[in-house]
Amino acid sequence: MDRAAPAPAIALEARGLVKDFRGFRATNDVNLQVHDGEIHAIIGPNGAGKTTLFNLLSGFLKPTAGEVRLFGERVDTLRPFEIVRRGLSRSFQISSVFPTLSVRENVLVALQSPTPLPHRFWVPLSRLESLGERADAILADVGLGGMPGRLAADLSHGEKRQLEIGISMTQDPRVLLLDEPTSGMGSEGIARVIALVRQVARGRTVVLVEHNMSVVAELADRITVLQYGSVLASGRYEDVRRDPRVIEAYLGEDGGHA
Ligand SMILES: Nc1ncnc2c1ncn2[C@@H]1O[C@H](COP(=O)(O)OP(=O)(O)OP(=O)(O)O)[C@@H](O)[C@H]1O
Repeated sequence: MDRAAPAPAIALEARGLVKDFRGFRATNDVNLQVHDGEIHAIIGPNGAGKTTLFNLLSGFLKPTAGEVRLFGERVDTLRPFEIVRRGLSRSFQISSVFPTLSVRENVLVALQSPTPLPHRFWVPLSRLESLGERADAILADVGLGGMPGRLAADLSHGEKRQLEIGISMTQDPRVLLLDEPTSGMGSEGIARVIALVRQVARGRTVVLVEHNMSVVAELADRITVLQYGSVLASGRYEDVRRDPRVIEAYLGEDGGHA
């Protein structure tokens, strides 16, 4: 098979993206190309604009200028749920899990919803059972297959993150945005999330914001480094980590274990 492609297909793209908050420029002319099928990490010091960029990419914020394209189609003019329908789903730093429902019910509720957000869930759970097979497959994928009846409130921090990723997966997204999937985890939880991200990345594109450089080193095909709202560098992880500007601005802080 001839694998030499002239140019990679672009799954998600930002063009000249700007976001101002009352005169403060949090996103400054960001150009970003996420290749179809890759794991792309967005890194940068605190306050660099990573979450703002995620919010712009997923439609939770409207840009002051510039545009966002999903598989070539402009989406910054759409509402978040419309972007979800076009194939982009995201997880949140703040939990989107219903604590009083079981693990499986959380997935069932998300499966019958047009978005992974906690809207419109007053459907009798009995009616949701038709979606049970899909729910079970998703739970198995995210490593929660052994605890479908467990109350979400009783999950560990790491298990909650697994469930959140499972909830994002209910939309079967072509592009999955994960906001700091390892935050607040110990080394065991981090190892589980790394395996999980690899699992969910099969056949789809993943963009993650991540502070832990070991996780970035393990997972990312390409990375984009933000600083003061601007792109400092972007490219293959191996190249960007050697960029002196990046080492000075960010990676150097981490003791160079990237
Ligand atoms: N709604 C808002 N109003 C005003 N300023 C904001 C708003 N949201 C973000 N900012 C500012 O924009 C800048 C970028 O914030 P953002 O949360 O995107 O950075 P970050 O890289 O995600 O940081 P962290 O790593 O700490 O999560 C910060 O200076 C922040 O204070």
